[in-house]
Amino acid sequence: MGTFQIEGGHRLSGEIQPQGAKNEALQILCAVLLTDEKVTIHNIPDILDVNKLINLLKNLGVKTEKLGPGSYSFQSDNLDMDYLASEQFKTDGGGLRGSIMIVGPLLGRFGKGFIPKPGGDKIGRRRLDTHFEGFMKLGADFRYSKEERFYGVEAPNGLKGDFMLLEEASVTGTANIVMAAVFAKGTTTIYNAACEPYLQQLCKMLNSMGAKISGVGSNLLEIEGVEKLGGCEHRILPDMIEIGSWIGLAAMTQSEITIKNVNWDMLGIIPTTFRKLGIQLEKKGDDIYIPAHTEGYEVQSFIDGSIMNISDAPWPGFTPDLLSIMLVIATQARGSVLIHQKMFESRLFFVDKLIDMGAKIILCDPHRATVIGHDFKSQLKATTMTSPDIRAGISLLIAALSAKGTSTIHNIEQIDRGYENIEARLKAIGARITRID
Ligand SMILES: CC(=O)N[C@H]1[C@@H](OP(=O)(O)OP(=O)(O)OC[C@H]2O[C@@H](n3ccc(=O)[nH]c3=O)[C@H](O)[C@@H]2O)O[C@H](CO)[C@@H](O)[C@@H]1O
Ligand SMILES: C=C(OP(=O)(O)O)C(=O)O
Repeated sequence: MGTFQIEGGHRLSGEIQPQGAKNEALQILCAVLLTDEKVTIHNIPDILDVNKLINLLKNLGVKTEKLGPGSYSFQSDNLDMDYLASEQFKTDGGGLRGSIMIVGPLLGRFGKGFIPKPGGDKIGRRRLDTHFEGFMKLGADFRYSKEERFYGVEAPNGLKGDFMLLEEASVTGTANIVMAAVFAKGTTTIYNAACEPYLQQLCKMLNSMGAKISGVGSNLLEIEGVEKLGGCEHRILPDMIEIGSWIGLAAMTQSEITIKNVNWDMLGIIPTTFRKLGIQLEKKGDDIYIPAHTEGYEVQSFIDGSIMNISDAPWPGFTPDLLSIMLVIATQARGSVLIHQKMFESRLFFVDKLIDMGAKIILCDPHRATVIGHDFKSQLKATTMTSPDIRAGISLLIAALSAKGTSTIHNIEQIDRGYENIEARLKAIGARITRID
């Protein structure tokens, strides 16, 4: 179990370049299974989850070549389907959440797809019903082994397009169904589709390979089936969750930071939501400039004067992956805010650690926490903690960098799942952080 030691309380300054988006990369990497031609992908983040998925693809027989930092080519022209029945696949597939998205492409192209219960954060129930109900709507037979926790779908005679109304706008579920439907006969219509930038990028890539997907960016996707897809070249967007993490870091440490090349137009409601907490951010070209908040930041109130409430919603609502960061920033705001995590039921328990550090937080129930900000009149105090999930991990790291004294964070593999070379990048802007293995 890896550990960070962090000497907090120092201002940071400088520029930070966001990595490629983790959750887009996981979709895009699975899409390389849809063609026997070469697919080249740029801006792939060098993070644990992505490297695990690349390793799984290699074990499945995908020819993989590293072309340079963040750039790879993949060719799925001679897959080893026996690997899907192996013990190794159970370990590889269970190691991350994103592996679930190999099922759609395999089902679409080869008529069968399997996956052990995927890994990912333990942040509450993470059902896969949307994925498999979608595949069944396309004509696939579904089986699930409870003992082995192993999912399988088969459609020996191919898939057939249909209309489906998803029970929930699942991100990975939509990606999976789209990747299966590109080869279904006729037209597939997906209503209540997720429409995150990750999905938009995936559909853009698939269309460049010869797919016929319309409605991209909306919750109504129409996919006209095709016989074959070809190769393509694709560039992954900057990671909007990482960008949000750096905004939070700048605010909490009262530091002047510029986040470079953020692709502002794809950030949706994220900048507006930070502004609700009084965080100033300026668009400078395609960079985000955050001035040092030496006078602190004040939580805005609603028009009727009621207490500010920040909650998550499917895109274009506010992403649940930034709520833990919002919560940490709120601990030093001027004013109070209610953080409401609607999607996941176990993502707020990390507030215990912040309370230990001196934050004023009332955990109302597993989904809601009220935060009463200190307005920098009282600094958080250093402590020893364990990172329970990726976003709680980065939030605790931000808290530690703002706190007085030296903190220790264990289980930093959670952070490494999604943040590339984090200690070097933080050191470059003045952070005092050391990795102890
Ligand atoms: C690898 C990957 O891409 N992971 C992301 C993906 O996970 P993932 O695709 O697994 O998440 P889903 O979109 O399926 O669902 C997330 C949670 O929200 C609930 N839900 C979802 C949609 C909805 O309309 N109503 C609802 O209640 C689900 O029951 C579930 O508990 O999307 C999540 C939601 O943005 C993010 O937190 C994860 O970082
Ligand atoms: C919850 C997340 O990841 P995963 O879905 O991979 O667990 C996340 O990226 O915040």
